[in-house]
This record gives sequence, C-alpha cells and structure tokens, in this order.
Amino acid sequence: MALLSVEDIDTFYGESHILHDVSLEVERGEIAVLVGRNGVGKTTTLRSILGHTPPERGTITYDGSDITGAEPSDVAQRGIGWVPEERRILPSLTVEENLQLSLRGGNESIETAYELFPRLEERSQNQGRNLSGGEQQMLAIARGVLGEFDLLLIDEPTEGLAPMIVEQVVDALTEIFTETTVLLVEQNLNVVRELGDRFYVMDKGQIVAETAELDPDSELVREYLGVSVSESSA
Ligand SMILES: Nc1ncnc2c1ncn2[C@@H]1O[C@H](COP(=O)(O)OP(=O)(O)OP(=O)(O)O)[C@@H](O)[C@H]1O
Repeated sequence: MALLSVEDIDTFYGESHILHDVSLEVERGEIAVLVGRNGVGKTTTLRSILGHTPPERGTITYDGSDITGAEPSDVAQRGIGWVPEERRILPSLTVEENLQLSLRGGNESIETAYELFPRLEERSQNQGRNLSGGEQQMLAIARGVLGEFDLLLIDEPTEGLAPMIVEQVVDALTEIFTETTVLLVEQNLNVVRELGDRFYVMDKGQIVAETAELDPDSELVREYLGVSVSESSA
C-alpha cells in the first residue's frame, strides 16, 4: 500500500474551483515530483494534503488512515512535514533557536542540520531575518529534516536562488532523499530530472500525466512545462 494516497480530490478557494479530481500516490522511500506551470494547483495540492485547504470531495489516506480534512497539527503529528515555498522561519529567533524548535524529541540533533548545511553553523547566532534568501531556504529545509517526518512535502526549494546556492541545496536534498519519502514541487527540470522516481504533471488543476522519466525534449514537457507565451514575452 502507498504511504500517501490522494484519490479524486476537488479543492476550492471560496467559489474558485482549483483542483479537479486530483489523484496521486507516494510509495514509502520514493521521491514523487509534482511539476507544472505557475498557478496550475501544485501548492494547493500540498495544502489539501496538509489540511490547510481541505478538499470538498475525494479522499486522502496516509499510512492506512483517512486524513481527509484533518487539522494541520494532526497531520503533522501523524508524520507529514512541510517545507513551504515561503519558508516560514521565525525571523526574530536565531538559526540555532529555529532549529531547536524543530526537534521533536527523536534521534536527530542540530548537528545533522550543520552537516547538511555548513553555512547554517557559521550563521548559527544570526536572527532569521538577517539571513539571505538561500540561507533561509537552507534553514527551512533543515527544519523539515530535524522534524524526522516520515513524509516531507517540499514546495519549490530552489525558487529564486542563485545557481551556486541551488547547487548546495540540491546536494543537501540528494542526501536527504536517500532517507526520506518526499512529495516535491519543483519547476526546475534540470534539478528534478535526476532526483525524482515518479513525476506527476499538472495542468489547470488536473493531473494530466504520470511518468517515471521526464525527458526535457519530450512532447509532454513542451506542452505542459515549456515556456508559456506570457512568460516568453515578459
Ligand atoms: N488563497 C487563495 N485564494 C484564492 N485563490 C488562490 C489562493 N491561493 C492560490 N489561489 C489560486 O489557485 C490557483 C492555483 O494556485 P497554486 O498556488 O496551487 O498553484 P501552483 O501550481 O503552486 O503555482 P505557483 O508555482 O505559482 O505557486 C491559482 O490560480 C491561484 O491564483
């Protein structure tokens, strides 16, 4: 049985019908990747699973239990962690304090975070608000790891980062992915091609394809992930 199973969910923001019959599965130990252009519903899919925007129809099953509509705190308690796109680190606390808050009394220690991201150790006494975008992303990912979740939902970890920082983040993700089950949202195909075991392609609130390989020259990528007219003219 899959660790996470999303079946035919429909999710709304008020009157806006965003997700239509979305189904996906994440097997234990696998890296599943959700790809698609801006605004197609990738983050909404993660928010539906996490209980932040519960679906109005359909079922979400985690580790054999129905978690559809569960409170976000309950979802986290069950073992699903979140590294949100907007990072959500605590700006007035230091790096070390941010990390300490993420420990859930398991085997992990702050050293794990520093091994993954040596830069965080150098910045350990700096407040979250004084970190660069790349350092904030490292901290957000490290917080997810220290939570020792069985499933991590990671939203656009390389967005807006300089190429050198992307490389450091990808190196750390590669290491993290050997030990954790992940549902990853990521737009950078060069990054996810190597990392993902299974890819779900989204368009207009629907899953339009599921594939084990994401060939950048394929029709699938051109149609659903290529540069759109609005982006190319921007
Ligand atoms: N809080 C909200 N209230 C109303 N509509 C929203 C809200 N958040 C997102 N939407 C809309 O829902 C749709 C899907 O957004 P979502 O953030 O899930 O897309 P995405 O694929 O993750 O894109 P991005 O890469 O831009 O984050 C978009 O049309 C967006 O404008």
